[in-house]
Amino acid sequence: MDAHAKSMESDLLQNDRKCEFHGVSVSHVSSSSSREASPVAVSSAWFVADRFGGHFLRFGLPSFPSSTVHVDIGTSKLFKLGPKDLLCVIEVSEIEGSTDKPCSRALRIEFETEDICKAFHLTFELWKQKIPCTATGALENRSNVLKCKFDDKIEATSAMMYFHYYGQLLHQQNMLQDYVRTGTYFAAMIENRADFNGRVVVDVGAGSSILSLFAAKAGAKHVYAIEASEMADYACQLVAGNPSIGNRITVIKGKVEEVELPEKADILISEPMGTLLVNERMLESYIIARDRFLVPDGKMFPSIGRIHVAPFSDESLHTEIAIKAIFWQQKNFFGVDLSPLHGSAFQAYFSQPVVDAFDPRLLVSPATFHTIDFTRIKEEELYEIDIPLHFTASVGARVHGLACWFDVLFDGSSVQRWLTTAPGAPTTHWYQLRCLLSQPIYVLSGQEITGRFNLVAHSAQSYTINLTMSAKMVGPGADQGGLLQTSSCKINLKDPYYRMAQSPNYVWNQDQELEEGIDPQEIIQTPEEIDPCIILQTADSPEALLNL
Ligand SMILES: C[S@@+](CC[C@H](N)C(=O)[O-])C[C@H]1O[C@@H](n2cnc3c(N)ncnc32)[C@H](O)[C@@H]1O
Repeated sequence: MDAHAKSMESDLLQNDRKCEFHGVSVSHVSSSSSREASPVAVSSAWFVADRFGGHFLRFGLPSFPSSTVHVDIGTSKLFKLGPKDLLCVIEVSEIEGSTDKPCSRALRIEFETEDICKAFHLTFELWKQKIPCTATGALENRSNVLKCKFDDKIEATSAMMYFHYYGQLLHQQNMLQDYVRTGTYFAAMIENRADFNGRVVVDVGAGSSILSLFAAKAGAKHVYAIEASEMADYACQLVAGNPSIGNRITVIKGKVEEVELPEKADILISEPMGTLLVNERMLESYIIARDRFLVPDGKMFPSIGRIHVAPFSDESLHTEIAIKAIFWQQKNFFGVDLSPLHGSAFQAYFSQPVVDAFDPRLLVSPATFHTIDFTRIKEEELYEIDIPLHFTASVGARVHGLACWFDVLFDGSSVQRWLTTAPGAPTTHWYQLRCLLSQPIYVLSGQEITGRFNLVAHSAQSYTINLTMSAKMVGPGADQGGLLQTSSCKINLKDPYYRMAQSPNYVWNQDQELEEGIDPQEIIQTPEEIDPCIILQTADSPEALLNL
């Protein structure tokens, strides 16, 4: 073996991004007749990527590395000779040890079964397009030439931190341990087997591949699990470790905006929801995946999302935030007057959305909601979301801002299931979100509250929130249009204040209808069933750690 071959061998051995086939034998085919073959005893074939981005096929006996044959997938072609036979035409210089001048040569590859032969052929074609395949390996599948839409609109540093975060098992565990979330996805898929049975599924942002495994369990014919972070490699391991369902899953490492698939999907599955539904801007990737991969009239799990909003009154929260800025009122901090920065600090604290689980009795009126139909919305429509506000106060109170949460619908043919993050419902790792007004407004029972909740996407995978709330004055002058008490604020959804230490003293009442047709019976767990450790764990949410 020459030095280059030795170095390639060691690269390949060190590289864990492989997929392997057994029950294979290979023979060299002479140029005079494609059927005249000189056998090479091999038992396995591996698809491997080296660290320089090369994609190779290696045949050999694991116990005899010297018998290895390397094939550069990029410069070779595969032809079908029979149900269990393939012909691989390769550059002669790619055959290890060859000293011939470059010309074409062929290898005849025979398989023990037709299924192995088919799987090998598909894997080869996918790897040729730089698409990874099978339960045991994932390769990067990125276009080096074109910058994809994701890269155009998202700052590189934000994306780097984002995918670094999701590349770690502890953060995937955090999501998996949100049993309300994971259990609802599981139930929605298993109860709607009819939608999955024999269908091609694409898992958009597969993470650990948990949803792909659920889809395979629900009878999917094949699942393409697309994941951009390093988690794709762990997903391969999980898929390989669950072979009875994993053999129908292909893990593809890359962004949904740029990878290619060999076929269209009948169903998309995804968990693209961030805080307030839209944070992380992954919904846009879900929509792009719909346009790229879904057959017309294909299903999406989930298919719609709703952002719910309601005015709230929470004197202690308002005081807690205002007090944080008092530090900056000091006139003699080691001899320095800090007060010139008090105003800015006050504004900064009030520009953070508050994430916690609050008592729904703090709401001043019933909620309204804004629906996002994932099956129809255009990606660009998510760049700015404008929600007009109109409420009637149920009680007289000081309104301290707007409380928000979301839910998504799995619109199965057999069972419809909602995943809700509503206050009072079993807590999820998303909790709820509240936007605070530094200047509260006073309302009387029956008084109208109007305003605007405007979300503008930014390149750090989040949104700037502009909130305005007004209360029409009652009494003299009200008939002539009245006077308005108005308060506004600008909030960065990327920079939330996580306030999870105080758990709400509210207990979910099983007889209580949440709102707008959400059946509490559809919610899988009651608060009593949730392990407090899980709530503690979920405080370590993606957004908390990423500051998304
Ligand atoms: C909220 S996690 C969900 C993971 C998994 N589906 C689950 O339910 O546990 C979102 C995953 O999507 C991946 N992701 C986000 N945007 C992506 C994109 N544009 N292309 C591919 N993967 C993406 C992230 O790396 C992350 O692992």
